[in-house]
Amino acid sequence: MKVLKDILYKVSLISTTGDMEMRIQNIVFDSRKVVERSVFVAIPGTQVDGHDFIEVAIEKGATVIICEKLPEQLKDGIAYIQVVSSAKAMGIMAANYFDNPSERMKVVAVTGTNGKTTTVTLLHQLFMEMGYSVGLLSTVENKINSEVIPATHTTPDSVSVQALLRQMLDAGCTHCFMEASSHAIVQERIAGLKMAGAVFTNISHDHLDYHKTFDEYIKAKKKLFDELPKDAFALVNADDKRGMVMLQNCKGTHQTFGLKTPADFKAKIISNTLEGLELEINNKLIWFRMIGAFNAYNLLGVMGTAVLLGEDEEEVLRELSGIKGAKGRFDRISIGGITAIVDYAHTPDALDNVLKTINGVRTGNEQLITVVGCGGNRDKTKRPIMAKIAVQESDKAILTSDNPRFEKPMDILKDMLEGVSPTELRKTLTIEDRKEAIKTACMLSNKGDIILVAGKGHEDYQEIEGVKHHFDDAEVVKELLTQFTQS
Ligand SMILES: CC(=O)N[C@H]1[C@@H](OP(=O)(O)OP(=O)(O)OC[C@H]2O[C@@H](n3ccc(=O)[nH]c3=O)[C@H](O)[C@@H]2O)O[C@H](CO)[C@@H](O)[C@@H]1O[C@H](C)C(=O)N[C@@H](C)C(=O)N[C@H](CCC(=O)O)C(=O)O
Ligand SMILES: Nc1ncnc2c1ncn2[C@@H]1O[C@H](COP(=O)(O)OP(=O)(O)OP(=O)(O)O)[C@@H](O)[C@H]1O
Ligand SMILES: N[C@H](CCC[C@H](N)C(=O)O)C(=O)O
Ligand SMILES: [Mg+2]
Repeated sequence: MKVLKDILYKVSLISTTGDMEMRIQNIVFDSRKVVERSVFVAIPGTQVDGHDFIEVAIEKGATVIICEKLPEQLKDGIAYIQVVSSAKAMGIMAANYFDNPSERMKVVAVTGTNGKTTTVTLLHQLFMEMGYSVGLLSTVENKINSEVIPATHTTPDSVSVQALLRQMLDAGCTHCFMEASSHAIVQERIAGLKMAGAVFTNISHDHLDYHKTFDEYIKAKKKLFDELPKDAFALVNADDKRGMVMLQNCKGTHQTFGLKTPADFKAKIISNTLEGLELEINNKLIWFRMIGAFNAYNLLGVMGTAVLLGEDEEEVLRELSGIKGAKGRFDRISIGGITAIVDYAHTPDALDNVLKTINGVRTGNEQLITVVGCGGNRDKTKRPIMAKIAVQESDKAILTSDNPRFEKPMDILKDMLEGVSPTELRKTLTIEDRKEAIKTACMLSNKGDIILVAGKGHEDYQEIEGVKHHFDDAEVVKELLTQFTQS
C-alpha cells in the first residue's frame, strides 16, 4: 500500500483537504471499480462526467477524490485533491504508484495515422532477436517478451499502462515499444511516462469525429513531441509535410527518415513485389519480407529508432531483413491459384497505399476484387472517400459491413455509396453481410485473380450493437476459397 502524499509527487495541485498520510489501495477512474481505500479520479468524459459519480465512489469505499471541481459538500474522513486536469494527474499518480517504471527502461512511443502497430511490432521482434527482454503495447496485443496480454485499446488507460510497464520491468525488460494513439495523447493516457524517444509515421484523414478538425488532430500528435524531455529523440517522417510540424516545439534531438527528401535515415526502393522489398540503404542492398512502398517508411522508422537507441546499424538491418511484421497487415493467402490479401487498411490513405501496392505488382491480366466496409460510430467523412478509392483502384468493389457498432449497416453503406459515381456503380456491389460479401468475391474469382479484404486485419470479431461476434477475415477467406476451388 502507498501513502497519498507520495503518489501526489509532481502533480499540479490547486487545493488539498484531508489527511495526506492516508494509505491507499489503488487508483480507479470508474466508480464501478472502486474498493475500500481506493483513490477515485473524476474525469470529464465524452459520454458522462466522472464528477457525477463522486458520491457513489465514496459510498463504495473511496477515501481520496481527485477532481477538477470540488463537490459542494465535502465529507469527513475523505481527502479531496483539486487539480487542473484529473486525467493528467492520474497518469502522474499511476507512475508514482508503480514506482516510475519508465525511468528504468527505454520507452519509445510511436504515433501517426498509419503504421504504428507495424512499427512497434517490428521493433519488438527486432529487439527480441537481438537478445533483449522487451515489452510491447499495441492494437493487436500487449506483450512481455513472448507472453501475450490481450489488448483492449491501441493505448491503454494510464493506470493500465503503468501497471503493464511495472510488470515488464519486473520481468527484466529493458525496452518497451508502444503505440500512442491521438485519443490517448489528448486523454493523457501517457502522462507520467518518461520517453526515451518518439516516432511520427504520417498523418492523414481519420478520427475527425473525435478531433473535429484536421488541425486539432495534428495538434494531438504534436503534443507527444512538445512534451518530450531534452534527452529523448524525436524521429519523424521527413516526406510527410507534417513531420517538421511535430518538431517545432520539441526539446528532444531532432531526427528524420525518408525516401524522397534529405533525411538522417534514408533509403531507395530498388524493387517492390508481392514477395518483399529490396531497399538500398547506405550503398547496401537489403532484402525485406515486408510488402509495399509504405513499409519502406516503417522499416526506416524502425531502423532509425534502433540506431538512436544505440544499436549497431549493420546488425539491425541483418535482423530486420528476416522479420515478417504484424498480423493482419498485408497477409497473403493463396488457395487454388487465387491470392487473397487480408489487410487492416481502415483509412483512405491506407486503402490507397495497399491498392497501389497491389496494382503496382499485378500483371493486369487478372481481376482485382476489393471487399471493404467502414466502422460505425467513427469518422463518417472517410466513408465516401474509402468507397471511391476501392472502386477506382479495383476491377470490382464489394462494399460491406465492418464493425457497425451502434449504427445501422445500411446507413454506413449509404454514406460509402455517396463516393461512387453513377458510371462506377457498374462495378460496385453492396452486400451488407460480410461473409456473403467475401463469398461473392470468391465466387467471382478465377485462377490468378486477387481479392483484397480490407478494414479488419487481425480483428477476430465483428462488433454489432455492443456485442462482439466471432469473425475472422482470414479464416472466412480460407474456408470459402478452399470450398470454391475444390468444387
Ligand atoms: C472516445 C474515447 O476515446 N473514449 C475513451 C474514454 O471514455 P469516455 O471519455 O467516453 O468516458 P465516459 O463514458 O464519458 O465516462 C467519463 C468518466 O466517468 C467514469 N464513469 C462512468 C460511468 C460510471 O458509472 N462511473 C464512472 O466513474 C468513466 O470511467 C470515465 O472516467 O476513456 C475510457 C477510459 O480510458 C476509454 O475506455 C474510452 O475508450 C472508448 C471505449 C473507445 O472506443 N475509444 C477508442 C475511440 C480509442 O480510444 N481508440 C484509440 C485508437 C484510435 C486509433 O488510432 O485508431 C485507442 O487508443 O484505442
Ligand atoms: N507507413 C504507412 N503509411 C501508410 N499506410 C500504412 C503504413 N503502414 C501501414 N499502413 C496501412 O495501414 C494499415 C494499418 O497499419 P497499422 O496497423 O500498422 O497502423 P496503426 O497506425 O497502428 O493503426 P491504428 O490507428 O488502427 O492503431 C495497414 O494494414 C496498411 O494498410
Ligand atoms: N483503432 C481504429 C480501428 C478501426 C478498425 C475498423 N475495423 C473499425 O472498426 O472502424 C478505431 O477504433 O477507429
Ligand atoms: Mg495500431
